[in-house]
Amino acid sequence: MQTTRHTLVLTAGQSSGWVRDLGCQAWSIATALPTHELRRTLDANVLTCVVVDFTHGFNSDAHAALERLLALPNVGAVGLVAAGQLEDPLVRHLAVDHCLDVLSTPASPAQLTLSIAYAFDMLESRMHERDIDGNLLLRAGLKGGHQVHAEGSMIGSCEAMVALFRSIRKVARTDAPVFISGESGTGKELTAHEIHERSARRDRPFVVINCGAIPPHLLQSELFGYERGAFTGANQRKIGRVEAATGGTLFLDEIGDLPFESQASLLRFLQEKKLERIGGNQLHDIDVRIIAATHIDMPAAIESGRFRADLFHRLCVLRIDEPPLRARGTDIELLARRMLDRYRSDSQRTVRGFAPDAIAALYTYPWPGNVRELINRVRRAIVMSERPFITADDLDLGDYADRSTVSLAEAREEADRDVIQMALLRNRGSLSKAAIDLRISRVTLTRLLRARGMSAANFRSSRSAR
Ligand SMILES: Nc1ncnc2c1ncn2[C@@H]1O[C@H](COP(=O)(O)OP(=O)(O)OP(=O)(O)O)[C@@H](O)[C@H]1O
Repeated sequence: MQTTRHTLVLTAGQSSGWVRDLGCQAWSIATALPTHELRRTLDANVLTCVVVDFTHGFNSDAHAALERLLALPNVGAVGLVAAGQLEDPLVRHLAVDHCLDVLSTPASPAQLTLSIAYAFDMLESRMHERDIDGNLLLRAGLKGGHQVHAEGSMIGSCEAMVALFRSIRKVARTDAPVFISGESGTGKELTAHEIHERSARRDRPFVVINCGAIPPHLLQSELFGYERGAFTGANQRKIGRVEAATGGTLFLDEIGDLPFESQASLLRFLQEKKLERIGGNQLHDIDVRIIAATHIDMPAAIESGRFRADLFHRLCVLRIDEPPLRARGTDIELLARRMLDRYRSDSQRTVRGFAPDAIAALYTYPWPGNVRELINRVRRAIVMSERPFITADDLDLGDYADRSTVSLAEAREEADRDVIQMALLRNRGSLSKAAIDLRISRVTLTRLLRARGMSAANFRSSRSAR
């Protein structure tokens, strides 16, 4: 897909001064009327920002054409409205539901430029969204001529997620046990489900058992089932989860919390592929694929004797590590926007996007609850927000929105200070050695230190401390 930044101004009036001003910017500008032919003129492979100038009004044919045009996945729109125009339901619908940003006239060229840049950023972020098969969602939408629904599937475009998708596709082709590790809420269960869906077992059951949520004394019967009369209250035979998964996949969630006494029976089942219901005297052959997951540190659990090493080695033939959300870079924003699209209808009001302070907070917050927490915060914000754009406060992340801006000079100054400090610490305050590391002369280093009010002497104490 090309990434040409093409801007189209749709107006029923004369091309005015601001269009010429925009033409001087980096974008290519064209002016047109939103007629039926227009859709054909928009090359589906070019990301296009459409500036819709509502101020001169459009006839009803043009309104219908506009609606189709603005729904195209490669189009991001900015609306220009005059005072009172949003009271017209048709204009309000097109501007509020279909435009990424709406400006009141007169809008300055600077405001327009910002809005167009925002529309392109949104389009480009959409362009990088991938589903688990590595398909670019927007690209797929363009090719198929329809919007792709990613509901229920995994989203990610960062290097770690692309590697994860590759692993999922590979392990799905085999029948070996898979062990998924990762912090809570990173998508372990979703990953297990995706493996199942891509495996030859996809038409058979995918059965989940949360080993940490079932009381230890019930776990054995939940896993393996029981025969009638096995114990008081066992009025009829019960099939366990392992047997229920026959032919399919058994997902053992929170395997690290499996009570020690149940570990031996699970190990026996994995070795023999046979199970005996409690109170029964018959062994049944069971064909299931095992996927286990945990958020706990398994080597530590084995070291402390809480988990059997032999069971772990049986379960962990193939291993998948789920990256924490904070390590997924721009995927954080991608997921937030996706969840906003998914849950936007929870609110009566129209929520159009995230304010800059919310975006900053998304990147600063460490996300201990990972994707689950992100979904919850976005859903809450959709309901709580009183403005068209969700703020950091709506996400309850006001403390993480650094609203102060940093100039390039300040950022460079800070970076210089950090690098100099590191060099002095490493060389225990020796000016000559630090200067060699920094590949500058001793004289320059002395000058830089003086300019920053720093002293090499402050770093020498670490020499005597050793
Ligand atoms: N990459 C992703 N794309 C879209 N949704 C995701 C992604 N990863 C996780 N989710 C969603 O986040 C939520 C938590 O995911 P999931 O339950 O799979 O996490 P988990 O690691 O198994 O959590 P826990 O450790 O608490 O069991 C689910 O709603 C899931 O659909």
